[in-house]
Amino acid sequence: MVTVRAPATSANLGSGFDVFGVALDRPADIVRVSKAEQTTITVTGVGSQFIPEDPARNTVGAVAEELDAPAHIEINKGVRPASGLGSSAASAAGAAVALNELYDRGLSRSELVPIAAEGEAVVSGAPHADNVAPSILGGFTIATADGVRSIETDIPLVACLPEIAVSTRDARRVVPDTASIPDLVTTVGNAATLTTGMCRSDPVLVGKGMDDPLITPARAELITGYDTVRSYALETGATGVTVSGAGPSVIAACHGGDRRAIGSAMLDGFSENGVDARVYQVSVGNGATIL
Ligand SMILES: Nc1ncnc2c1ncn2[C@@H]1O[C@H](COP(=O)(O)OP(=O)(O)OP(=O)(O)O)[C@@H](O)[C@H]1O
Ligand SMILES: N[C@@H](CCO)C(=O)O
Repeated sequence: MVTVRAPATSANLGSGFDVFGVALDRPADIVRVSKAEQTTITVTGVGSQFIPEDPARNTVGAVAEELDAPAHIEINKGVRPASGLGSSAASAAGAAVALNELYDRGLSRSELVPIAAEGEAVVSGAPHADNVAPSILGGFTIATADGVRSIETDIPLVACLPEIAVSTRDARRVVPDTASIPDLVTTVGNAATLTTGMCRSDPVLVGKGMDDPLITPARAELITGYDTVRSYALETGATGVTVSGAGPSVIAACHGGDRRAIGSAMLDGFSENGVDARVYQVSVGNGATIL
């Protein structure tokens, strides 16, 4: 039996759609695997009633298939599904690391990323790696077609999760089909600024680099209260605010001492729009850990 803790993540960070991600130090899924003739899945924890146990419809089923590693897989959800905090990816990442160990497959962490990404295809229709990469490797990650780079960094963050659900599948439908050259120029500049900020552990550069004229505006419309939450967080000292992953969570970068006030301001912003929410004051964390 192998047990793995796989962390929540925040993908995109505004300017890095389908490319950037960060591991959060909490919450996390716990994935426990034991060898079996056929893959079976049980799910407990936050939002487990919304998660299928059929291996063909759960991200971990696809991972077991990819690794040719049938197992009984117990998932204890700490990351709420349809949260924008990489819930489906945390399970997939945990299963990839756990099954690699259980079956002694000998794959490196980087080699496990595309395998876990196949799990994501089960729920969103496309095998994007921007959540599974940080959940497996930790830190800030850049996932592109030719591989993954990860950078250790120290950026204080606040993630605010409202009591509304936005599925990645739905949020991908509102992504525009085309982009103008001026918007592309802005996005490339912001992505480079954000990456520099991550390399220097500089929350001001990271926050500036979160702006995105292309995709976030369309997705923000799916999140009741987004504009209020964003402006309250910025007024309270956030260096940048954007949609976390496909939403509905909203993520803010900041200086360490401002996390509590920003979290409280974000809760107020949702509350004024009639939406309950919870807040996570977090840091960029490590990747999946074998317990
Ligand atoms: N092991 C799993 N954990 C969580 N959700 C799962 C799992 N397997 C399948 N799902 C399904 O995936 C959907 C949630 O994934 P989705 O990508 O929409 O949200 P998320 O992972 O929280 O968000 P994001 O990727 O934007 O951070 C739900 O419909 C859920 O039933
Ligand atoms: N990059 C993905 C992350 C969510 O799974 C998206 O924004 O659709």
